[in-house]
Amino acid sequence: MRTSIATVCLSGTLTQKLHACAEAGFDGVEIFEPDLVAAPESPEEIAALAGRLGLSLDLYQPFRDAEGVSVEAFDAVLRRARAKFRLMARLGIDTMLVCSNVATATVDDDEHSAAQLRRLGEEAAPYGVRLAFEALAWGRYVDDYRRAWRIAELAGHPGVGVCLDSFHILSRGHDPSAIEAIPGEKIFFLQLADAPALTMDVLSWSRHHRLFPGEGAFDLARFVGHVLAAGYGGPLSLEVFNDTFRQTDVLRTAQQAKRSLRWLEDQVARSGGAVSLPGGPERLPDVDPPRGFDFVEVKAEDAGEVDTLLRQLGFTFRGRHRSKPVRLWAHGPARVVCNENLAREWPPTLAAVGFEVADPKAATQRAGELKAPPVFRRTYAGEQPLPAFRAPDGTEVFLAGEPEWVAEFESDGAEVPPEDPVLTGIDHVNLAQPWQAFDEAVLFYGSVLGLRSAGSQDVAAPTGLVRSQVIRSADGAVRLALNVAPPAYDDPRGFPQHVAFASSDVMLAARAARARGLRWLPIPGNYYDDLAARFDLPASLVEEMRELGVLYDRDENGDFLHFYTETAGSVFFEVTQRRGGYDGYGAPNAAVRLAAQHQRDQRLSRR
Ligand SMILES: O=C(O)c1ccc(O)c(O)c1
Ligand SMILES: [Mg+2]
Repeated sequence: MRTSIATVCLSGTLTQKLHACAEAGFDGVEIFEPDLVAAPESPEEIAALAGRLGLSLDLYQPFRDAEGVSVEAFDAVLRRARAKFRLMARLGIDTMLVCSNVATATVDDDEHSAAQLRRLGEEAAPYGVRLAFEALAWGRYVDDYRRAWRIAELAGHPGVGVCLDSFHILSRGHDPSAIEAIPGEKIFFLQLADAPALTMDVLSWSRHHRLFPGEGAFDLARFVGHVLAAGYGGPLSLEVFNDTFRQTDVLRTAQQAKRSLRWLEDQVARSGGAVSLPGGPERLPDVDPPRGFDFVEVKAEDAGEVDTLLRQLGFTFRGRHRSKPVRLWAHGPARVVCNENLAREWPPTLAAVGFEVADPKAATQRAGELKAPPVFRRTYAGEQPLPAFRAPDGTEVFLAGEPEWVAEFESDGAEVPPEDPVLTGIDHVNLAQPWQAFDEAVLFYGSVLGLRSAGSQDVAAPTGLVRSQVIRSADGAVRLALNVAPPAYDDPRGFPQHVAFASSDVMLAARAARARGLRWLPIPGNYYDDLAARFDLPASLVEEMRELGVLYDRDENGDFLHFYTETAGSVFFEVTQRRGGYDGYGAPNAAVRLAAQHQRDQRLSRR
């Protein structure tokens, strides 16, 4: 479908925004008035640049406080409007967004507002301009799209219709199904924004926290389905006011925005019936979410400390790669690769995650259509080519079918894996997110891998609050925890990241690791006193957990035991055991873990 984006979504000057929108592949833009007013270029120069870039100028916005005003005040509205119609003619824009009155309305009457919109429509017609009336969620009298449509209909002018903005409708909890009662040709424009579920003043929510589709909590596929069912044939346009996106790299944000619309189009195509129209929404290649983790890769100039931790956890050394300084460790189906290739001055860092997918070709094609940036890795004859993409947080994401690549690792004295491995796989991977990449990462992992957001939590760390968002497959085979590093970490990749292994018996795993000399993360005694108070656990079990540094949590379904290793570089490991359908991640323990890691960092820096 045709795509458009409001210039207010992006950082930079108006010309920088236009270049970025064109490069990201948008068909058009909405010109946000303050961007034009502040631009040194004339309207003709802006129109010419857009033309050269192949961008259409789809909307001029916003025209404020136009209706519901007193008869005396309306003269000034008309004067202001004529000036803008002349400007729009110079820009070559034929649709103006008129938002419902916030500041100057004194007459709460549909007929009165309709008459003023009709008059504006008559004034606009000679300029070839039509008016799209939008109900702002905080409009003085008009704050509901159904009322905005009633007024536009009463205006009875061919140049007066409505603009539907998903934020204003869904933030207020208004039922979007009545959109289907509006004739499609009277929906002059469609603006899309997602948003996180927040309980706050709706104006602040709108001006600071909107998100691109797929990054928040709104059901936009259903929303767009209603708009298409009404017969709307215009572009899908993004209007996202967001404090982060206004300061991040303009091209990268535009590309993220375009990905969000491609994902949404696919969601609409999958959920809608009445949308098999030519030029209607198109599906992405079908892929199931990954069926599990293939491997996790730690990159380091010297991964020796990681080798030691893995051996102490019971991993078996499976060999060196034929052509690269890369080592493979395995325990049951859990595989960790230590990569010292091209890793000069890298402290141990979680650099890549491999996912096992049923159809690597389709998954790769889907990632390509979502414009996931490919990562180049040289493969030699006889090696399994593994397609990879770079996630917004820098992590390399590999998509593979059967792990044939394991055969590329060779070992002379083959180590024998344990008969009855105590680790049963990778439970989850925790990836640190730079604050400005977080929303983009939710969209990336969600759209490229087909994962869904689950609970989000704020965890208190000594260095700041850590926002933690889980994104996972429905069956739980793949779980990623995205943690936003506090700003104190200049290099967010230095914020601890970890791989959590699943175990059939954490106590056994802890005792065995301890016997092999594992340095585990010490947990304070206060934690165990609190645990004994909160849960009715046998005293002997609490004592054993205290001795082994094992933590505990419980939900409606079951309980959870886990422990952490010391950190090497920015990487540490966790061993977890879910019992009886426990579905969380030990969130109440995360603050204790972060404080313990901080204590350790301080001890190290004092040495
Ligand atoms: O926040 C605002 O004022 C504003 C302006 C124009 C819009 O289209 C909108 O949805 C909000
Ligand atoms: Mg809007």
